[in-house]
Amino acid sequence: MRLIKVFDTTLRDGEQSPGVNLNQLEKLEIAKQLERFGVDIMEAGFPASSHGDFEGVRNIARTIKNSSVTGLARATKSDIDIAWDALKDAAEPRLHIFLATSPIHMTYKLKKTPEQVMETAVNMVAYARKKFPQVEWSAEDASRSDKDFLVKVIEKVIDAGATVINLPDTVGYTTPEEYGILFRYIKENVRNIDKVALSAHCHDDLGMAVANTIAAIENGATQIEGTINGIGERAGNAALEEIAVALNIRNDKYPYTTNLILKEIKRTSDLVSRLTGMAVPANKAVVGRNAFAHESGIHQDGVLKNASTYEIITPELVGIQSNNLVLGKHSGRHAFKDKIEQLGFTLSNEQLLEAFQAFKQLTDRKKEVTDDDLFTILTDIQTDLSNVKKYELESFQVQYGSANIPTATVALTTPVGNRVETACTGQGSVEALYNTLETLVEEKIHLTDFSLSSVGQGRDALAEVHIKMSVNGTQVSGRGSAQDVLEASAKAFLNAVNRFFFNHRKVVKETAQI
Ligand SMILES: CC(=O)SCCNC(=O)CCNC(=O)[C@H](O)C(C)(C)COP(=O)(O)OP(=O)(O)OC[C@H]1O[C@@H](n2cnc3c(N)ncnc32)[C@H](O)[C@@H]1OP(=O)(O)O
Ligand SMILES: CC(C)C(=O)C(=O)O
Repeated sequence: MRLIKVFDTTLRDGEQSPGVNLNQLEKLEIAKQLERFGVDIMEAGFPASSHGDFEGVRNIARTIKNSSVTGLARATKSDIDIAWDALKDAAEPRLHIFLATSPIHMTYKLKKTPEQVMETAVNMVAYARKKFPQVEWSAEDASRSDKDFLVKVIEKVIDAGATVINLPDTVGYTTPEEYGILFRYIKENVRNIDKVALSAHCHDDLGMAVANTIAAIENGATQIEGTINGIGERAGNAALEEIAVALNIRNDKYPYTTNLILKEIKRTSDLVSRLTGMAVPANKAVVGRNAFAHESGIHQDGVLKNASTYEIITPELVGIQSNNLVLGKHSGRHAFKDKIEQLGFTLSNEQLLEAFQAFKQLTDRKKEVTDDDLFTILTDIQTDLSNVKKYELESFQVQYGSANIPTATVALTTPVGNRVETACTGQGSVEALYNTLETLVEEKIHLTDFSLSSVGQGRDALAEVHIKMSVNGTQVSGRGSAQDVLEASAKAFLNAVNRFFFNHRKVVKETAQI
């Protein structure tokens, strides 16, 4: 079995998904889970792109010990210097520099000749190697680049000190056959290519990202790049969980292995979906809600007789517990603590108390508290901006009748501790609530997306609301959960407003670790 290294870019390319905007606490939670999942390398962000990304990368570099942490940089000295400041405390500082090599990108975007691109790539890799022990160089848009030009640049970049060469299919244009040929060509023609790692990075514009990545492995790639749930720019990146499971299930055909711990897949997928607000489609391979469900009679009959008739992956392989019903009204603190550890959470004593109280409140309203319910409560607590002064919902009331004008009355505590209260109307209950909240927070807010889903099944399921909105022209997302749809909606609104303050104004920041 050949070991393939896994480079996760959920926190960089994944965060480039339109509308996704993670704060530092959320990024750190995902980074810790990626470490548990066993990724070899995680790309924590693009430090030169914003102050928030710089801080996020630095925070992760200082915390994560069992995966190598990297950050992206353009081929410029200033991007490299900023990345060094963010990454220098990592266990093994690693940089990822990219520069496009395709005629389209060089001519129209970079406005550079191939010779200038070659010179810049070499100079910047050499510059980066003076600081970083590991430097990956990506030939952006490699799949649309001239192969002989690629051979020349890659040889020179390796001579300049690159330790990893990446051949991205930046626009998701290639096919498995073509991408395989590209890898074989580079393997056979580049001097010293065996001295460096060779990486594949695929996008899913034509729905071939996973197949293309596997074709690259079969033709010499020693590292693969992708994201959890396949999130990323445009149609997204190759989904790492799909590649890992494909290699495992079809090991008769693919003699390759990774360091990934497959039973962490479900938790990783749930966490990324919840914190990014990118719902996983029910029919998505490996992690979709229907991936292990059998609906039709003939299939159910087959599965009852022998699961292997219609099930090629067991739910347990990817960490889906068959016994999903857990704690109830009469459960105590010990069982609760044990359960949250099983679910992979490490909480402070304060957070534990808060979680236990939230759990007990839920058991008063809901007979069965499932793992999904607990996961929702616990991620909220773990990523709560707890030491930050923020808007908090004190109480609300909404009056709705088919013949009346919907009216909401809301009371809030403001970041400086004042209690404010008002009432407004709207065309519907949620609009009335949001008009009232907007009046109270005194910011210019425009709602761009609202989605409601249930956590688990049944009439008493928790409601989860994800929203996107602009606050004074800045895009921000928010989420909230509660048993009542309107309460979840109000919480999502305030979560977005508080995230806006935390991310962009910093006036309410008091957290010591961040
Ligand atoms: C394939 C990928 O996914 S690459 C990663 C893409 N990710 C992102 O772009 C997210 C983060 N980006 C940002 O925050 C901003 O684009 C910034 C801060 C990096 C740059 O912002 P700005 O300075 O306003 O530049 P802007 O984004 O408009 O244009 C990019 C500039 O970088 C240049 N550039 C693009 N790629 C590279 C590169 N690899 N090396 C050097 N320069 C590059 C472009 O040619 C352009 O230069 P120009 O201004 O001389 O025409
Ligand atoms: C920066 C590079 C690797 C990239 O994201 C791409 O080409 O898609």
